[in-house]
Order: sequence, then structure tokens, then C-alpha cells
Amino acid sequence: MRRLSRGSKIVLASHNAGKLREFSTLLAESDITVVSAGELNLPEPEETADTFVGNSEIKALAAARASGLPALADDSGFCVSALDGQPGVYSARWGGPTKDMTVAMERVHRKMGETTDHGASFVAALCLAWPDGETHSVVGECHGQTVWPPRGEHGHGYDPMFRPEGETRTFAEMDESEKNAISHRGRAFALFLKECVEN
Ligand SMILES: O=c1nc[nH]c2c1ncn2[C@H]1C[C@H](O)[C@@H](COP(=O)(O)OP(=O)(O)OP(=O)(O)O)O1
Ligand SMILES: [Mg+2]
Repeated sequence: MRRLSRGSKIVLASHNAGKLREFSTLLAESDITVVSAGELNLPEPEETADTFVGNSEIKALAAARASGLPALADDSGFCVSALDGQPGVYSARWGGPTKDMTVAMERVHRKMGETTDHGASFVAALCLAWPDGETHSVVGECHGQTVWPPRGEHGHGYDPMFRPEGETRTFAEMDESEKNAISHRGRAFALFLKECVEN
């Protein structure tokens, strides 16, 4: 498998400001330089797959082909066990056309009704794609519980309604480095460094 060498420049194929912030911190200690899909005016491809890995491949390949650079994409979501894993790959779409995450969290809460099963997890698939079409994906998960009402001002997305296992605080009550150390994205990123970057 092909690896990124030190000093490589890649495209970060995401239009989500919260993810981009987390990746810039995660990448700060590597030698990799990044430019975002938004900075290059790359279009957002339609996420037509029904798996996180499938959608991360769609996003990474579109950005790599359009830019001529290796591209790293993230497809992630919130999986609630009482809802059979929903919203899952539809996590962004549950926020409606404007991806309003307050709307999305309320929808999860309403659908959960009176259930006593509060199990939930975040999943992130990261795909590194090359302009010639080669891809490599890794997956990270973080298990925990849903919390209602939402708590905390940090983070993004569903963070205010998720408490990771063994913690009293929600993701949104942690600072970014604490979240990155245990999150689905942080775990997937560690695998990406191990499997996709020369050391
Ligand atoms: O750490 C997280 N903390 C809270 N919520 C999160 C997290 N990670 C993903 N999520 C939610 C946000 C979004 O509703 C969906 C991802 O959807 P997803 O299609 O992968 O991202 P997106 O459309 O926001 O941006 P993009 O596709 O350009 O990367 O899951
Ligand atoms: Mg998306």
C-alpha cells in the first residue's frame, strides 16, 4: 500500500467546520500540509453509499480526482442502539437542508421516546484516496450513552448529547484535545497515521 511521505500536501475533503478544526489539531504534529476542499472550491459530492466507508471513498475520490492531490475524507455519524443504529450515515441529513444540529438532536430524542436503552456510539471512516483511484480506509468508534438535555458548548454536531463510556462529561463539555484523545475520529486518525503515513 502506498504511503504519504513526510512533507506531502493533501486535500482535506470535508466541508464540516467542526471536523476541519479537529483535523487541523490532529495534523499539527505531522509533517503533512493540508488544503481544504472549500479553499479549492471543490463541489460536495452526493453521499450515495449506505456505509461510512463507502461514503468516505466517494468523498475522497472526488476530491483527489478534481485536485490531482491525495485526499483525506471523513464520513461519520451517530448510531443510537434503541434506534437500530440510526441516524448512522444519515446523521447530517437528520438536520434538514441546513444541517441544523439542534433539530437533529431533538429528532433523535423524540424518536427514542421513553426507552431506557441509552447506548450510542460515534463512528468515523477515514479514506485516503490518490488521484489514480487507489484508496485505503480505516474506521474508529467511540461507545457511550445518550444524554438529555444536551450539555456543553464545545465541539459540534451531536456532541452535546453524547457521554463517552467512563466519563461524566459530554463531548461538548470537553476541550478539543480531550475529545480527540478518545473520539472515533481521533482513533481513526491514529490508524491513518500508522497505516498511511511514512514514519
Ligand atoms: O465528532 C462528532 N461529534 C458530533 N457529531 C459528529 C461527529 N462526527 C460526526 N458527527 C455528525 C455530524 C454530522 O451530522 C454527521 C457527519 O456527516 P458527514 O456527511 O460525515 O459530514 P458533513 O456532511 O457534516 O461534512 P462532510 O461530508 O463535508 O465531511 O455526523
Ligand atoms: Mg456529508
